[in-house]
Amino acid sequence: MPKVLISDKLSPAAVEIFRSRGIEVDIKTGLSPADLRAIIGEYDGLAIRSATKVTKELLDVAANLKVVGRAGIGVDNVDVRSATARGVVVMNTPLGNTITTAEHAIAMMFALARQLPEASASTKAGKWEKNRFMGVELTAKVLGLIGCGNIGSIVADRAVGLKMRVLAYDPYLSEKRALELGVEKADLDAILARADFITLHTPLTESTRNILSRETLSRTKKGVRIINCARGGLVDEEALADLIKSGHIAGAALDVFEVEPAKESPLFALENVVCTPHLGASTAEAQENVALQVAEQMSDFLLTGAVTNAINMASVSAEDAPRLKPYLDLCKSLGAFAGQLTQAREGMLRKVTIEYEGQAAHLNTKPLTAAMLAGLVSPMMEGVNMVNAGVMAREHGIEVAETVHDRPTEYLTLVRVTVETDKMTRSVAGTLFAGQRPRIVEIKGIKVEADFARYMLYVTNQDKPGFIGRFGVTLAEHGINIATFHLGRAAQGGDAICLVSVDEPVPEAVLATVRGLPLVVQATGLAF
Ligand SMILES: NC(=O)C1=CN([C@@H]2O[C@H](COP(=O)(O)OP(=O)(O)OC[C@H]3O[C@@H](n4cnc5c(N)ncnc54)[C@H](O)[C@@H]3O)[C@@H](O)[C@H]2O)C=CC1
Ligand SMILES: O=C(O)CCC(=O)C(=O)O
Repeated sequence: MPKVLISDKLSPAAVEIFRSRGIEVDIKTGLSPADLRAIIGEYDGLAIRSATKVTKELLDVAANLKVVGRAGIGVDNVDVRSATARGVVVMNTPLGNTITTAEHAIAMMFALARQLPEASASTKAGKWEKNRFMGVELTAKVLGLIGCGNIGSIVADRAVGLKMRVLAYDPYLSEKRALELGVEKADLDAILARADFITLHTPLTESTRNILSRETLSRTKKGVRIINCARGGLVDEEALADLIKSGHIAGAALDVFEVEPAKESPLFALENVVCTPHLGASTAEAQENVALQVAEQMSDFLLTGAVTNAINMASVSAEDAPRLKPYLDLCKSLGAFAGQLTQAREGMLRKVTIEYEGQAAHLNTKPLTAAMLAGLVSPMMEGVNMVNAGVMAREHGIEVAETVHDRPTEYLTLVRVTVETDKMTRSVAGTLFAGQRPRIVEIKGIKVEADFARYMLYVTNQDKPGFIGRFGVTLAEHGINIATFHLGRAAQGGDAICLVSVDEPVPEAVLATVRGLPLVVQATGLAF
């Protein structure tokens, strides 16, 4: 039974889902990094929000970890690169808290426009300072959106409802989508020059860090108000404070900070600044949504292999997972076959071409290719699985090509892998017998039919009388029992192949003897 640790405060809905799916779950929040490292080895899954830091050091000791599920959007607290390198899937819940976060941005805009926190504090203090708090209307004001993805577009929709004019800066926003949203597509300069309010809704990346820097902030329209409910680090907080003090910027509302928890900031002392402690996603509805979603996604993955909303792996729908399962086995085995041959003698791997024919051509081939690569490179690299195989192949300069053939084939379904090394090109193809059982049907273009077995011996020889007898006797003399025996040849008297399954690994010394037999070209021991 898979075991999951919930290490941040998640709605109890998540626990119920895990347990109802038969997954053992522990809840241990507020652990120190050292305490988390001490126990993480027990778990197959880790469910988090933003407090737990999933670092390389944690992943290094997470021997059984298969999936990290972020109940929320941003995965800045997860070292995704290290997770990928260790073959751990990282998934988030991209839609569960978007409405709530967009509403928080709108609430912050209102709070800022009408100085609600200060007015509330003053009224509660019995001051009744009616003349002190003069606000601004939102109607007809220009709202500049930086980032118009899931949250930005909800903010845009609400702002249009408030009769604001919305400019959106987002390199990936199409004219068509802008039109649908009722926003004007703009560049950053236009937003800086024209917006009365600027709200940020991008992730923190190298291209967005400090997007509102001292320089860009100083080019904003005088009296602008800034809202950040996305990520700390998008705005230069010190420059923001200086420009508010100078009167160029009228105010700011921040839910997120460069350093969190934010215990001190030059902004805290300023009147026209509204701050909340990263509350964007904190509503009962959003927390229930993300908790349910992350628990469902992690359970699906751990129990069926379905992959939803993964940051570092191709998706496999719950519907596809059972259909893909035998193909994943086939691809992994074909890859392992080709990989072992390559490792044994065929030089540096340069290119891998994977062809899908018949029924296989109509499947979601991305995970199949990932499984093929995992099988292929695992004899050469440690710790490879479907999550990291593509990255590892790329890092080792291996070109990967995928071809889907829409042509009649002899088999209902066929997958072929061709590997090119600096010395030669080799291919191996397989099908599913009865739709379930992986079966080799072709090696180097030569037809041969064999099931994969735990241990196999692959021999190429010249198709002349005498080979089979001597080969059988050699194995028998070394006490190696042949379970199945399959032969194929290109043409009478030409290149031939022999694929046998044996009950135990064939020792290197026996392989050397087989290689020394007359008519034998090469012999390789395989394990699956
Ligand atoms: N305060 C909170 O509690 C919460 C904060 N967030 C944060 O809100 C942010 C936005 O989330 P979503 O809308 O769901 O993400 P999203 O991925 O749907 O949208 C982000 C948008 O930013 C755009 N973008 C990327 N680089 C850009 C650049 N250099 N300039 C302009 N636009 C750029 C992208 O094209 C994309 O459309 C994320 O950082 C997320 O972590 C999300 C949920 C809660
Ligand atoms: O889990 C939270 O409270 C933070 C939400 C957030 O920032 C996100 O989903 O990106």
